[in-house]
Amino acid sequence: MVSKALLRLVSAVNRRRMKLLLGIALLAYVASVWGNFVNMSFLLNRSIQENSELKIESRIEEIVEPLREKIRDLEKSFTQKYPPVKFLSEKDRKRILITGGAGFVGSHLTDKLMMDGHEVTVVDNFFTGRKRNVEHWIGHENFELINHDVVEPLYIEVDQIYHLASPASPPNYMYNPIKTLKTNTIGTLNMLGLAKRVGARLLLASTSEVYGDPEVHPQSEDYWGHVNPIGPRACYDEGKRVAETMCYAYMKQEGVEVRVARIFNTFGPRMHMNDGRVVSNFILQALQGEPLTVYGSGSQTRAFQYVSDLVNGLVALMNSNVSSPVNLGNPEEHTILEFAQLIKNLVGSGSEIQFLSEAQDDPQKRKPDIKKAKLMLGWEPVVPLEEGLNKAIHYFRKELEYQANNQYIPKPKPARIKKGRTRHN
Ligand SMILES: O=c1ccn([C@@H]2O[C@H](COP(=O)(O)OP(=O)(O)O[C@H]3OC[C@@H](O)[C@H](O)[C@H]3O)[C@@H](O)[C@H]2O)c(=O)[nH]1
Repeated sequence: MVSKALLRLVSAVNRRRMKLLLGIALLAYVASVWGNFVNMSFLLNRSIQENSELKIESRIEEIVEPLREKIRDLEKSFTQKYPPVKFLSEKDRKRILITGGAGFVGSHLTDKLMMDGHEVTVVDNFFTGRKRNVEHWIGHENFELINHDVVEPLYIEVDQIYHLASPASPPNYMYNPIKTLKTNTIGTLNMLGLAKRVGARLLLASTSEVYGDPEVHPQSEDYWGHVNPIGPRACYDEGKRVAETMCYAYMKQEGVEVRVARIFNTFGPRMHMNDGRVVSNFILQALQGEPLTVYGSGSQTRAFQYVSDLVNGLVALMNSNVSSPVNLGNPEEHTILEFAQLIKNLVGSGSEIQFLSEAQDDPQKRKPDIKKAKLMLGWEPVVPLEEGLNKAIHYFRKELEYQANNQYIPKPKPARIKKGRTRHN
């Protein structure tokens, strides 16, 4: 009996203990499940957060990358790579003014003098010159660009002046003959005044047009010319003739050092699309499949030099001791019709050749005698005609593409003055 009661008591105690133990186990289980749940939701939250952070980061990256690229481009343009420039000592470095320095010839001369290590100031009124021609120098410490018309006086300190400012193509200089006259007379007077004041040497860009429609062939520097003083070309021809007269008056009376280059027909890259001279007209016409416009019979002759030859001649003349006029040109002479055929072939164009009426007072023959330049400057042209023409064709092809992208294609300007027709501006 006693033992039964004892057993009952023990099992009752065990049952309670068991219940207690079960209760504790249940609590522990619930706690662990809860813990896991909290842990999991923490991890889940974290991964959601990380995921959305990643998405935001990649979105930001997408927006920022093009901006970074733009900044890199801007940095590149600030630390612009200029064409290589020689170092010149203070003694050898000259302060050089180029009037008309943003024009066709002027901009090539700018390139040469900059690369030689000089300080170059370009003055241009942008009538026929363009900023694009010299934009690769803008910001360079040796370079300065001034928008100025030489008809107004200019006060700067320089050692040499290359006076090129003047429209040079017949349609351009005939466009406003009075302005052409003022540029070549008052403009030259102003530049000679500046040369006198600062003791600079001045080189005048004169022209083969001072020989007019020549009766002597080829033309040497001692030929006085055959110019119609009241014809449509007179504003340029006579303007340059009086500019030469002014140079020698300043030399004799005031002791100004002058150099006079008589420049014959020149061509090359950076001629304006609207220039109107024969080489640019023919190339543009051939490239666009339009008729090549020959004025008159095409039997009139010209001799064309490539622009780099001219630039070398100008620099050689400036730094020589030759103060009398010097012809700079390439003596290889062709008829205009031959030029038309040559350009057509080089372009590979199927354009027709169209004969139009003859231009008034058009010189019938022109070819430089360059014995003087050879002897006194050791200069002669070295670029063969076809090589130069191919470079010019390449340039105009690119220009046409550039214009097409900008949706504007100017047509070559008609460069003719009909015989006997007066022109009003
Ligand atoms: O489309 C054209 C343009 C011109 N021509 C002819 O080609 C010849 C050359 O004419 P350009 O207009 O190129 O040049 P020009 O020789 O008349 O004048 C030039 O002379 C020397 C420089 O000083 C000047 O750059 C410029 O005045 C001329 O006989 C002209 O009538 C054409 O047959 N077709």
